[in-house]
Amino acid sequence: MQPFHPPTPQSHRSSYIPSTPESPTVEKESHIGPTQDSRQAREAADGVVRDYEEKRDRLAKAIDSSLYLLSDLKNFNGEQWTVRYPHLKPSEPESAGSSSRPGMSRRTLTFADEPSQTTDVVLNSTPTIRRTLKRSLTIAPAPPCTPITTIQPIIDEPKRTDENEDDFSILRLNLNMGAAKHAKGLISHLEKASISALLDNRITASLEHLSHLRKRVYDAQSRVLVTGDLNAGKSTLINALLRRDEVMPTDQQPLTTRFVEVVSAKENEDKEEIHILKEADKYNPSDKSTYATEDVSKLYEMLVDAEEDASSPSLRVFLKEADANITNPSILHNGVVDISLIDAPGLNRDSIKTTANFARQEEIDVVVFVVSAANHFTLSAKEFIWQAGHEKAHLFIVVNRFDQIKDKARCRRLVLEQIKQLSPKTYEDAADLVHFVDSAKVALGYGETEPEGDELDEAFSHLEHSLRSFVLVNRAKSKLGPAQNYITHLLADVELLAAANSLVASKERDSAREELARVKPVLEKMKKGKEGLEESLVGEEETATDKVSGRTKLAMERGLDRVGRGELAAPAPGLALPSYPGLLGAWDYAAEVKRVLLASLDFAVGLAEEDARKLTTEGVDEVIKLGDAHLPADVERTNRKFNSKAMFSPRATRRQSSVASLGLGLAGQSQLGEVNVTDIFDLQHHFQLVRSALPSTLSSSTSNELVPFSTEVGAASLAVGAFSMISGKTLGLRAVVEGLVHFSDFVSNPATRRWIGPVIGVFSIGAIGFVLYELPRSIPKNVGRHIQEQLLISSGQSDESMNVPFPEYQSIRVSKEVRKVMRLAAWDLRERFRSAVEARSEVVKASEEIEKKATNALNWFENVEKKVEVIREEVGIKV
Ligand SMILES: Nc1nc2c(ncn2[C@@H]2O[C@H](COP(=O)(O)OP(=O)(O)OP(=O)(O)O)[C@@H](O)[C@H]2O)c(=O)[nH]1
Repeated sequence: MQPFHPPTPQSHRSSYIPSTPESPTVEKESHIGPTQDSRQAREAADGVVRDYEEKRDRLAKAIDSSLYLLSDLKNFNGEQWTVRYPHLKPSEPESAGSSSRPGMSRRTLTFADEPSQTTDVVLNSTPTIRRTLKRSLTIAPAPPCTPITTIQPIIDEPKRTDENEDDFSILRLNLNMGAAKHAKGLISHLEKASISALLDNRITASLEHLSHLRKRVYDAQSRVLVTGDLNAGKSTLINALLRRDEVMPTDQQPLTTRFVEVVSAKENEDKEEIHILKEADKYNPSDKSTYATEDVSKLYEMLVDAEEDASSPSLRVFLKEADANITNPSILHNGVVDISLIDAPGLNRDSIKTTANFARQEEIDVVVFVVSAANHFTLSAKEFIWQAGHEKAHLFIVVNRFDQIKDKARCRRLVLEQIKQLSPKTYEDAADLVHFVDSAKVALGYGETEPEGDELDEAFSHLEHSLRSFVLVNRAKSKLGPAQNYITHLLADVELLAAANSLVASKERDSAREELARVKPVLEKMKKGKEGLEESLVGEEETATDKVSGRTKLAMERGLDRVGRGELAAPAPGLALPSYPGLLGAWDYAAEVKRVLLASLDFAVGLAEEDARKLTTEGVDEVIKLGDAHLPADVERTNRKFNSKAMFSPRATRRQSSVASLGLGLAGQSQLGEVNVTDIFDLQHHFQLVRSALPSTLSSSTSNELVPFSTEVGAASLAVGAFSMISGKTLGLRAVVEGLVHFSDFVSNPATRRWIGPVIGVFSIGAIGFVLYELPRSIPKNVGRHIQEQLLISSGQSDESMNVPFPEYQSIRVSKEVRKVMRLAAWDLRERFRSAVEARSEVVKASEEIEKKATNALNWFENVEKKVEVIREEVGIKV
């Protein structure tokens, strides 16, 4: 038989075995006496325990810090920030933007809730001097790449070969649809909040796991899972380790169908017994209700009859070991740590996953993989090692039935080559972790006689020492390693989350700031200008209205004056006074004159309206200019097109109150259109004219001293007055009385009586002739004067506004219409201004909130990175 030669240099062996004190080796044992060996072993154990306890306490502290950190993250997520879940995928083509620096590669960053939005980043994966992996995530600008933000999660543990370095491990969310692994396959309709809630659940699970890990690091028990191909000799190996023959049933055909945990009988009051667990999770050795007991001799039947199932040991077998001595201390119980061996069912296609999951449990400190030297690694074996390798970087491999191999060197070489591929870490420490043995002989040998010291016996002895070392001397690694591994992965995940969310936060903060810089000054300006705008709008309205009011009134008064003089109120095209048709047509002439004069007044009103339209248009333009001056450029200007033609339209009129109503034109008003006798012969007017022309003494005196001129005038007055009396059915009583008084005064004078007769006759004929001669000129004046008189006391409307003077009425009506238009224009601008202020206020408020939230998040995530660094220092123990 070939002696065992480690395939790797001695220096590699120190990777998991502490340098001082050195672990016991086969060679040393032959030179060291039992006492010395015992002392050294004890010292070594004490040193390991002290070292372990120190590391355990530091790790527990790191776990506590991680618990706080994760709780903070949980609270922060949702309450203050919806944590986004990033995904990194290789850029296409990956080499396109890659930096020349080694380890840097271009990636596309997406978020699960927004898979279509991508950001180019640079992932820097650089190994550190502590053999850990630094990952840097930076935004990738156009080449050349310039790092902006850096995160450096450090992974102590090797990663699964199928693990993408961009992926999360602990906080990974299962968002994949079907077989799709990348953003394409993400459920695109998942909202930010839903993903954040999923993340929250994941964090909760991780918190629970951390609490569990904390308990675990203080747990004094170590569990060793013995697994391997069907019939590889797992049970035989356990028997050999216990130095018991057939205590664990073995057979040429596959036998073990359930997980059996072998524990030292010392933990069961030195009593050999089987505990049949009712529920593995609730098993408590001190609570008999959680298990049933059975005699150890029944183990064979229990294994044979068992249904293949079990994701955890359903049987706990307490066994005594063969007597241990100083050179071969008990594998199960040696005073430093309690070890249990778990015999697993042989691997096949169905059991691989179960066993791999089992092996991945953090309670499993060591996985011993048993392989048959004749079969090497089967497909099942390879797959298992592949899967279990992520959590347990180092496997303890036992190549059994080595005794049955002829060309041992070739077998060893081939097996080690396979191990090199399957588990490089194990290969590095192959001298201590890969053992070529004959378990059956050892088991049998211990069952019967003392073992003979040939190479295979030595090899088994070396296996025992190595396994003990692997469990005891490197207990920190096997015990604390999973926790450390978990925390380092967790920290890397948290850091990746923080870095990606920092990018989001800084992007959101920057765009919020940009938005604020854009909108806030505009808003401030608008707020400052609000009062000015208000004043200007009121001013414009008042100016336009006052101007129109004044001008309309003036135009109407002038028009009325002209009408009062028998002229057209305003020169209107196609409108002219008719020609006098003669005395017989005087009446119709008066009617036509009246119609034309009224129509000219209507035309003057139209002109005033036109003027108002012009002024209103100017006013509206001013309002538009005010809008341009006060509204931000991006606010839509008024879409109301001011149509001045619509002013004073019947449609608009219908909506107005009756006072402001235009109603019928003056020409259409029947009461104004009627012709009176006075329109033709207004003797009263002439009489009054004459009277007003007479000296007051004559007109009102009772004196008899009359000068000729005065007498003549008085006679004329008398004649006119008499004529008025005769002809005027419309003469007033006062005029009649006055005429009579004057006449009696006059004729009572004896001097007068002499010439009165002829004079009266002459005057009467002259007056009549004059009046008739003057009719073509006097009728328009009479008619106009009557219109003027009437419209100076009435609006010409037959409604409640009838007592308002016409100029006043028109001024009110027209200016009211102008005010209405100006108000509408001002209202439109005010509304636009108000909604623009409101919209900008909302934008400012929202942007300020985003900025605050994002800044807060940015600080928080920066702080997370610092905390992670601190915990990493705590957890970064070299074990
Ligand atoms: N010659 C020789 N035979 C061995 C060795 N190891 C195991 N055997 C034999 O191989 C057979 C199967 O061994 P087991 O220990 O039952 O194998 P196992 O892996 O536990 O089987 P299952 O749990 O049923 O998969 C037994 O008959 C053992 O005696 C060895 O190292 N050398």
